[in-house]
Amino acid sequence: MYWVDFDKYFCFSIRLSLTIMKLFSSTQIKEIDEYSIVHEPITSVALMERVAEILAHAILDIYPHVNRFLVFCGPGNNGGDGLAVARLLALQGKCLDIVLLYDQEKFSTDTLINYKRLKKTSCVTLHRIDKLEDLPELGPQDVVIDAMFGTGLSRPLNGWPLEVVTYINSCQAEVVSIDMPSGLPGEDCSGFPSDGIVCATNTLTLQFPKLSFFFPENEKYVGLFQVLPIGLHPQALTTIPTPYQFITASNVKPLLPKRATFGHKGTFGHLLLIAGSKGMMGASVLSARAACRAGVGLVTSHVPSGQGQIVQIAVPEVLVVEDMDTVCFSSISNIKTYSAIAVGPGISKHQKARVALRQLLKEVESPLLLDADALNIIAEERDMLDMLPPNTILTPHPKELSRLVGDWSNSFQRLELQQAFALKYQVVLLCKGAFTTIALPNGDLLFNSTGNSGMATGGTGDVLSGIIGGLLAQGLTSVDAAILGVYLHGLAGDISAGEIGQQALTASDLVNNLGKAWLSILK
Ligand SMILES: NC(=O)C1=CN([C@@H]2O[C@H](COP(=O)(O)OP(=O)(O)OC[C@H]3O[C@@H](n4cnc5c(N)ncnc54)[C@H](OP(=O)(O)O)[C@@H]3O)[C@@H](O)[C@H]2O)[C@@H](O)CC1
Ligand SMILES: [K+]
Repeated sequence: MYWVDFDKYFCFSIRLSLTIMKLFSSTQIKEIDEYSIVHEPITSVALMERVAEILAHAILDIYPHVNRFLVFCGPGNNGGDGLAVARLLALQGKCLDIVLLYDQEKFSTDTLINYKRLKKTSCVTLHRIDKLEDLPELGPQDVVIDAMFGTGLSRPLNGWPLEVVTYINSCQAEVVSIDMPSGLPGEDCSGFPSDGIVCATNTLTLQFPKLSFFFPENEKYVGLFQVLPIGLHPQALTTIPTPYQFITASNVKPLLPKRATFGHKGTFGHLLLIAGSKGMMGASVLSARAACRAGVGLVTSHVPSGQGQIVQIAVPEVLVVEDMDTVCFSSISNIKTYSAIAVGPGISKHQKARVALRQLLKEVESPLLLDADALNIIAEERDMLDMLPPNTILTPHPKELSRLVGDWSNSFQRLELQQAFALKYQVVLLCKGAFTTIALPNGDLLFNSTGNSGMATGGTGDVLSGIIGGLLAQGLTSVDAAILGVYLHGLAGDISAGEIGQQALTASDLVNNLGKAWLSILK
């Protein structure tokens, strides 16, 4: 999936008041819409016109050479947007066929106004159709504009709209959905059958992404999505509460740790990294290399006896302490000297590692991050969950997460499980992947905006542990370290993909591009 940076489109006055991009439910969006109309003030039909201008501009940007558009319009304001966009595209000399799924008696007020405006426009053919045989021809060069249903969808589609969706999905033409693919709910998608949702090539969504866009199972419907700011009232956006946020550049900039001019390696924190076991020393090397590029003063790698040379040669910047055991992490020593501890990558689930982890949880006083095998161990020895210090950061991928929180049948349910776990144990719980989700101890859920599928390769998780550990060691709170760490990690991935492509991307590329990621945020 894909999204276009929000800040790029924002007019100055609105950007000032919106450092955080909140994600709202369909009901809240209606509330924000109504608030904006009253307090801007603006009439609802003028707001629709503003929206249509923004949409038409975006459509022409994506499809500058397409001559014919087929617009499918529903009865509500999503259909109204479609009618207004059709008029504006026709005024640009495009050829428009509009399919009305319903009689005008069913139209919302603003949809009816736009219907009447459209009737006076040339180069436009209106079709009121209720069977597939009557649909105008659709060639592979034409583009479908899906304006049937948006945030007002109240139930799964059936009957005539369902037939239309099936038809659109069976065609070769590209589809651009307005606000949302028709048939897709904004949040919980359970009970909405997969054949009743438009599969869009592009979704042009208004003001903020909808929660359901972040669910992997919906990628086939949403396609590439762009967020188009439409100037909804900043007051409504800041005051209406929601647990969901999208992390963008403007969120992370204020989190950057200050670097004191007179600082030295002792003042930028000391991270203890417990990673690697015999045969798994790559995890130790990668996380150590990443930590060194996260701004931390000192990194100590705890490795099995006899394995220290590997780390010392690969990462000369790192201090090494060797365990007594030759295979895995088996004991802790002097943990109070460190400003943060990250434990888990490649440590194995060996009995000795379990004992040592338990001991660590008993004694630890510094901020803590658990990853990989450390998570697998606590998922199996569940009494250790109650030993987790508040604000510990847990960084599982989906499989590791399911071992901790249980299985889910859809991504909305996964979010609920993740949120409940973070609240119960007062921890920061990630779910790594596209749009990595961060559940906070207060129940908030944040979605990351950086990263790409080139990062789905071995070792990138170890790199993330090193980055977040390094930030924790510098004194960032767990919440801030998790947000900034995930964002930087994804940004380094995007920079790497820009340089060498997604296919060739390795975990080491992320480390090598961390410097550019820092600079890009600092700009
Ligand atoms: N965000 C903003 O500020 C702005 C948003 N704008 C736009 O407004 C859109 C939201 O408009 P909206 O509220 O009118 O809802 P919309 O999606 O058009 O559908 C409602 C209609 O569909 C019907 N219906 C529902 N489910 C159905 C089903 N399964 N099968 C059949 N029918 C079904 C429902 O009927 P009912 O549920 O009452 O039976 C009602 O008639 C939004 O997505 C964006 O495009 C901009 O114009 C301005 C600024
Ligand atoms: K739509």
